[in-house]
Amino acid sequence: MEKERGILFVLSGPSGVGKGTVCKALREQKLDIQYSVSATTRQPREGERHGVEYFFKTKEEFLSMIENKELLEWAEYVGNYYGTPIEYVNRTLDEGKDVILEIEVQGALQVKNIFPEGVFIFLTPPSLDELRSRIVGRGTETEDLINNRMSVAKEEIELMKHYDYSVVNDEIDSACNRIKAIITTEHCRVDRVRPKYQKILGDDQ
Ligand SMILES: Nc1nc2c(ncn2[C@@H]2O[C@H](COP(=O)(O)OP(=O)(O)O)[C@@H](O)[C@H]2O)c(=O)[nH]1
Ligand SMILES: Nc1ncnc2c1ncn2[C@@H]1O[C@H](COP(=O)(O)OP(=O)(O)O)[C@@H](O)[C@H]1O
Repeated sequence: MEKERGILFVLSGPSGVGKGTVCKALREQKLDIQYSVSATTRQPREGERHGVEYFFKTKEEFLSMIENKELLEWAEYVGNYYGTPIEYVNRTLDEGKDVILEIEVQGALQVKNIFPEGVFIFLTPPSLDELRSRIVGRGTETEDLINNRMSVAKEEIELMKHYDYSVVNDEIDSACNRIKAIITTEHCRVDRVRPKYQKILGDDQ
């Protein structure tokens, strides 16, 4: 059987819901999936390394990536730019490997226009109070930024309707298990599997 293109999974949801934490936990489970590293103009946090958590760029460098069409999508989020380098995503999918993007909601909707066949997963907080306490608990934001992120979060939750799946991040292991179940389910869908068999059986089947 010929190698099929990989599946693009997009994990999105409001800031502080636990996208980074859940993605890291999935990574530790060594699943057969590749993680895209985004470009950003935000300052590195303590312990973050260039090329691992993000490609850290100046505003000028980021704008020239946009200009040169090097980004699949990009968004300005709470004062900084974030974007997905397109070359890595296309090359990896072409190699037949699945890719997961962990991005905010505006970017996810742009990806949906370009890759409607992608799988869009919305991570939700158990409640808005819990979301706020996770952002506060992380200790990376000032009070003003926390309020800003909370108001953005409410608008973002409205956009859940554009997604294929909703996963509540009540507990990290349970959220990971739900995401793994989605990945398995998507690989079993007849519309994804059938073209492989069609090639063997011929067009008249
Ligand atoms: N659109 C878009 N959003 C991204 C990208 N990379 C990261 N983000 C999102 O940008 C937001 C801010 O990320 P970050 O500054 O690392 O903060 P944190 O995720 O809240 O810890 C989060 O919602 C990320 O998921 C990207 O390439 N494109
Ligand atoms: N299931 C969970 N239960 C409790 N705390 C969580 C859970 N998932 C994430 N957190 C905590 O919430 C905070 C925000 O998580 P993070 O992964 O940075 O969110 P995001 O990437 O969506 O902005 C972190 O302090 C993280 O440890």
